[in-house]
Amino acid sequence: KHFRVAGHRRSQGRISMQMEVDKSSKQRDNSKPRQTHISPELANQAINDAITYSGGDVVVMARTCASGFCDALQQCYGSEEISDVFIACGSGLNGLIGLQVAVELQKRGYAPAVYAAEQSKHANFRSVCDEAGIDLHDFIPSTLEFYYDIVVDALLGTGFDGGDIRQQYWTVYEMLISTRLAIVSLDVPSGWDLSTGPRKIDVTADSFIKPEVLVSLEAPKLGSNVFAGGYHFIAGRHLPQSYFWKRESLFRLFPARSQTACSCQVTRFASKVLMERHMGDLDNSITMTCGTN
Ligand SMILES: NC(=O)C1=CN([C@@H]2O[C@H](COP(=O)(O)OP(=O)(O)OC[C@H]3O[C@@H](n4cnc5c(N)ncnc54)[C@H](OP(=O)(O)O)[C@@H]3O)[C@@H](O)[C@H]2O)[C@H](O)CC1
Repeated sequence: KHFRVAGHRRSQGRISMQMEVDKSSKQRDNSKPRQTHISPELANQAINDAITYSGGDVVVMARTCASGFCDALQQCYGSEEISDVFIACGSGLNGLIGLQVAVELQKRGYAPAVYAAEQSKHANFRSVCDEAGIDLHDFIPSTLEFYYDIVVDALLGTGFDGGDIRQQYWTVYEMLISTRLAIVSLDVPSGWDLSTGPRKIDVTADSFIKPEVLVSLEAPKLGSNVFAGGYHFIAGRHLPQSYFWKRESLFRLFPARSQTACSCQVTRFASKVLMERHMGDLDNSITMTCGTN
């Protein structure tokens, strides 16, 4: 089964983004080059600041990120269209957010299942899954494509060291590369370099994760510049636009009226081929806002 992103008919109204001037854009220095993606250094700083913003509680932070992630996922794959979601989680914060995504999806009427590649540094996956009534796997089911509708990639995010994938992740990583199911990646597609995207050696071997949907947290990372899937969202927005603008001249990506933790969609990075596949005759210049704020 390979599910296409839903809702393209609704999108044909060509909703244009309202580019209102807000305070942060008035303060900006127009002599600086405009960037749309943040550096690895700022990404790491943003993690700490997002945690501080959440009262130092990583679980609180993870829940906000998970909620925005689920808003984005739901925009693409409604619970009336798909049901079973396989969530591949790593041991770091990316995996913790994946676990919270499972809890949130369960509440929203989906049937999530969690795969933990190794023991989490942040949570007891067994007790969280048991309490929420979510299946927890320590193996990849051979029938994955039969039983599941989409896969969430919450394996490796900004903490990926850029080297070869370690052995305990091989099975799940191989699945993420080869599955015919659509993948929704959290923050950074696993194995992608934070600055450059998929490594050259992996591109040459056509051996890298190609998500259909990417949900960046806080702001897009430099490496996601080469994302060529259908939809790119920003979620987990603890930090205001001005935070990024002051530090790296980040060009506004958030609509002025969208200053909350819910997700907003930026389709500007979508490749024309995929856009045509999903959205018929639409051109790829459309930016559509969504979410509940
Ligand atoms: N960007 C933001 O603004 C925010 C992002 N958030 C989320 O936090 C993650 C980053 O979390 P972190 O725990 O630092 O890192 P990861 O979850 O990506 O992964 C760390 C684990 O990965 C292991 N690792 C590293 N390299 C490899 C490798 N080559 N092969 C296998 N495993 C690898 C690493 O192992 P160590 O033994 O080296 O420690 C870790 O176990 C970010 O992506 C977002 O999801 C914030 O939550 C909010 C703000």
